[in-house]
Amino acid sequence: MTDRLPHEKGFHVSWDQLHRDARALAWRLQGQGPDEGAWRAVVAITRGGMAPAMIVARELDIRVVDTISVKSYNHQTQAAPKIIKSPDMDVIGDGTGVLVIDDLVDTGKTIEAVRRHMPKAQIATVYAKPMGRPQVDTFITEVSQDTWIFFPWDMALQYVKPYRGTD
Ligand SMILES: O=P(O)(O)OC[C@H]1O[C@H](OP(=O)(O)OP(=O)(O)O)[C@H](O)[C@@H]1O
Ligand code: HPA
Ligand SMILES: [Mg+2]
Repeated sequence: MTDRLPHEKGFHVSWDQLHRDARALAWRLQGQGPDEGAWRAVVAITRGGMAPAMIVARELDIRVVDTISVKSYNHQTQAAPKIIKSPDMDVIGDGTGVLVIDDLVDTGKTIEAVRRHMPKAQIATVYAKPMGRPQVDTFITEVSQDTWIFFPWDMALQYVKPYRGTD
């Protein structure tokens, strides 16, 4: 196990921002598939890849959507990645024409495991850190390695006290 704390910086992503960035990812992937530009399926890396994968599948009109589940983190601590649920390999095959989507690549360990499973798939993430960047084929925004990305599903709006209080 690797202790990944502390992260110097935080990058907070709102639902709006995630929607924009996932759409930008879809835009970048559009027309790049092997069948006259089309992709035949989307595989989301659960759980973080599910919202971006849904947005990409919607934008690119892909109706075949499956999941792969890789468990490697417990909060901010990383263990060896393990595939605990595989997509339907009769549909996915070696991954040709398949888009694999995740929210981010950090060390690249998760994607390394996924690529072994589907060597011909196109792997795309919305965000990327430098260490994992060589593992992905396409991404939208890079953040530094010492930044922890906070996703909207992990956050809640909170009251903030004004600078100049009355109490
Ligand atoms: O590049 P890596 O260092 O392997 O890290 C990236 C992975 O870590 C997070 O998932 P996590 O395993 O926390 O599971 P979750 O998506 O279910 O939250 C994130 O969603 C990526 O899938
Ligand atoms: O920066 C991160 N944010 C959320 N989950 C993660 N899993 C690995 N790195 C991160
Ligand atoms: Mg994940």
